[in-house]
Amino acid sequence: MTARSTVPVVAITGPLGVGKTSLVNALLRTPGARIGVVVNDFGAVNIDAGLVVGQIDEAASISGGCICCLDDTRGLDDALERLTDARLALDVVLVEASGAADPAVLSRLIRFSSAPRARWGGLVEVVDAAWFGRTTEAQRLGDARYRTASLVVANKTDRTPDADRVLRALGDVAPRAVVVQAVRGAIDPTVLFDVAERAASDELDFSGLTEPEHVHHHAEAVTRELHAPVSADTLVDLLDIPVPGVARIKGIVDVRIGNASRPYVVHVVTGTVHVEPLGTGTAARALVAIGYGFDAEVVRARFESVAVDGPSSPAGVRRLRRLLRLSR
Ligand SMILES: Nc1nc2c(ncn2[C@@H]2O[C@H](COP(=O)(O)OP(=O)(O)OP(=O)(O)O)[C@@H](O)[C@H]2O)c(=O)[nH]1
Repeated sequence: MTARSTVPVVAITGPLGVGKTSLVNALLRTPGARIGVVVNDFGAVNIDAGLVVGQIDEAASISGGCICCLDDTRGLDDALERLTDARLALDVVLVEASGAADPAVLSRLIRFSSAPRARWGGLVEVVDAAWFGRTTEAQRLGDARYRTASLVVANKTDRTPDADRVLRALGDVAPRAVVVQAVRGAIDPTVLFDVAERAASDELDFSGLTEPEHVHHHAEAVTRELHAPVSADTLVDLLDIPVPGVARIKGIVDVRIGNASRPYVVHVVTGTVHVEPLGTGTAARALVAIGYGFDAEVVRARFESVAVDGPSSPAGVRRLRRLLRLSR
């Protein structure tokens, strides 16, 4: 089988909330490109799949756990087999991992996938440039995840005064990778397509696949499906008051405002709250919390307090509008 009769499959990894979905959405807006996406989210409801919008040609969703921890890899194999079918004529398939995924395990799953037309297209590691700028050199150099990357996207450069220094430091820890900067995942798509082409012709480098020190920390998730609009008051309380150990909250919620309700996307990433109106689509309404070693009962109780169809007070609506303003 020649390279032309295969489709590159690119893994998109990075810690919780760094901007992987934003990158996928930015790439999906590339005019003329036919892109398939496999979205793996950690919660029982795949929030990210609901947020992947734009000119999506083909999508598959794997939820219920981190892709690299699932006992059965058939979900990924089946998705890749379907998306690499010649009739779809896709240029590339992106696999957006959950923030808890181990890049080494994910790249192994793709490289050794049973899908006959799937070929390895490289690993894109997304980094929060503001966070990276604050880490020590020892921490950065000790992080094996950069070593296997073909492309490193230093995202959120709007949140650091010194993007150039971050790019240089990333070049040191990811010597094999192309390093680019981005805001909201907006990169030059040709960089991604070049990387995907080159990965196919590269000699396989297994160094990052067998890292002895590569310990996978298992994240936990609590999901609460929402079947009715919620009050702005309890929603903003949830977003504003942190729960120890919860690194990430994301959700798609309808908020009751007067007699109507409006849909919003909410994010909390290490204390930063982001709220925006939901675009088009019929994404499932749910809240998901992800983290390490948190008290699941506390999170469930917090989610239950939100999942009540109650009115929003004028103060609650004002607090929600303030978050919307700050998120612009
Ligand atoms: N300021 C700023 N915020 C960003 C940028 N990119 C993404 N965000 C915000 O960061 C939050 C997380 O973005 P996502 O794209 O969902 O991140 P993710 O890596 O897919 O998240 P997980 O799948 O949960 O790991 C959202 O609130 C985004 O609006 C950026 O370049 N600058």
